[in-house]
Amino acid sequence: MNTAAQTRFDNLHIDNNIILYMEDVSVSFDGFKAINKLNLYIDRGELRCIIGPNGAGKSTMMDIITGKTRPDEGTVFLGRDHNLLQMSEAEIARAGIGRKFQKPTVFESLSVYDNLSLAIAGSKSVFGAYFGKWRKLTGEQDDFLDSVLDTIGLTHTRARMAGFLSHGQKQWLEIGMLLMQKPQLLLVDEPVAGMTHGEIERTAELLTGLAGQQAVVVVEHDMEFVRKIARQVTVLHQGSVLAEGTLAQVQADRQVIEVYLGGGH
Ligand SMILES: Nc1ncnc2c1ncn2[C@@H]1O[C@H](COP(=O)(O)OP(=O)(O)OP(=O)(O)O)[C@@H](O)[C@H]1O
Repeated sequence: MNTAAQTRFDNLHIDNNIILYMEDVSVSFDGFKAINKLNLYIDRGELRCIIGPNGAGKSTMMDIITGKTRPDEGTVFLGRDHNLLQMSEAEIARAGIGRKFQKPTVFESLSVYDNLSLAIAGSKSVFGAYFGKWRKLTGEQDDFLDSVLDTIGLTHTRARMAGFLSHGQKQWLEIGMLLMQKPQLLLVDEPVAGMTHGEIERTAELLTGLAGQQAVVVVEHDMEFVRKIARQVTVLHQGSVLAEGTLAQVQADRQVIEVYLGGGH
């Protein structure tokens, strides 16, 4: 870090309880401000739902947190120590941010167990996996893998090829793969799209159960699902926070009703 940047960040007061700190973050694409002076603070272990109409900037915000998109200005920290704007995508993932995209991306021709064991930091070589040469897990890692299997409810599918899992089970497996890396912050994009009613219920239990151990940020359009899991809700609109609070509070907010909930979404 250069001296000027150091001086600037020395003045930052990030509460020890905050795991994600975003302040005055803006990014433009061809002159269009997709994110506009965004402030977002996520506490350690909290579950936060992010809602907002199409084009509000939700995906762009996730892209900034994970280092895929660099903002034009602003400050983004993981805890007090990791200045995410100075880190690569890989460094950010290693520092403890896991991102689950909408579509599951598990290795279909590998077993559930192998998918999880590959996800342990350092053993991630698909080539090695296909040729049976990946590093054997230690007893401790194996125990941890079993606890993750239990958390995601897939213990009974341990030896099954991932390609034979249901859509919901693949989504849970991918969440399990992120958990293997012991993240501090999990970003989850539209987790229940395409799920059955039963899978949606199970996903609600899974995500609410995960919060506490790590912070979980869920971007979701499905308001029924948000209602099931919501504690704190942030409404994004035109790249900024429009409202924040419990679901009841944001739903009663006049501006939210005008721009979002009243707009047929
Ligand atoms: N790489 C890019 N180049 C140009 N414009 C972009 C780019 N990425 C996003 N945008 C624009 O920025 C705005 C915010 O997009 P973003 O995808 O973040 O919204 P969103 O809230 O995730 O929407 P949705 O709910 O539809 O996924 C949109 O107007 C989008 O067209």
